[in-house]
Amino acid sequence: MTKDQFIISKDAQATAEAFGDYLMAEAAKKEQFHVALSGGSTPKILFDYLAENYADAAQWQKMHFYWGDERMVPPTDGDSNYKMTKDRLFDKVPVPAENIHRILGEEDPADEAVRYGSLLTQQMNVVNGLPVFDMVILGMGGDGHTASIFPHEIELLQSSNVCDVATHPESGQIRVTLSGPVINAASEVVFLVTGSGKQEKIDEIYHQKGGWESYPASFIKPTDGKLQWYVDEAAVAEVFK
Ligand SMILES: O=C1O[C@H](COP(=O)(O)O)[C@@H](O)[C@H](O)[C@H]1O
Repeated sequence: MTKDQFIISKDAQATAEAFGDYLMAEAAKKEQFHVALSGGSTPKILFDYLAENYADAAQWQKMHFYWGDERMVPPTDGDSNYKMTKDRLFDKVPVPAENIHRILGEEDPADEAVRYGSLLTQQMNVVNGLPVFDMVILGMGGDGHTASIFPHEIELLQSSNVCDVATHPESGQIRVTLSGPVINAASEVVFLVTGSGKQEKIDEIYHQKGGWESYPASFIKPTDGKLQWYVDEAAVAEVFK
């Protein structure tokens, strides 16, 4: 990772705005744009920004939305990444319903991981057996997890599946996640990470020190694609000193 892969904004709001403008500009360049969304805190601000500032954008017609991970709960549950996106974005912008490809959180996790994996390979270009997203948006948890690849299941970074079943280490909540190889096959991966709570982990990952090798986020490096980290000043306060 190099410093020029970091786009640093003043705070979480400015980070979401900078990334939102970039996302919509990238989508405008393509005939179809397949993007995987994340859950977590920063995307909430992003979705509010897009709903307020891009409600009439032509890009919604050609954007196809997927998720990097989902909690295995019904789509009406407060924990559902899909529900958060629907409430904040899809209910407010003209995305065709057929362009929204959610992970069915109400289904059996193992069956759903297989079904979603095949859906992805039908929906987009496949290279070396892996679907190629135009962009995967990721968060990073305070423990260094990304999507739902947690430190205790770091082997999912090398999974031979497109999607896997994962378990949250504290709550035991079952998730379905993209596997590491699929994330790294994307044309572009963007981390959206804000707040001082993430500073220590970013510092360790960037300088390859401390526990960096146990953090799944350390190993997200697109094979043939671009990697960017959209962060705020608090998240990188000590990193480049
Ligand atoms: O559980 C999850 O957490 C991560 C990070 O979320 P954040 O609130 O710390 O930004 C997120 O990327 C993932 O999609 C979500 O399911």
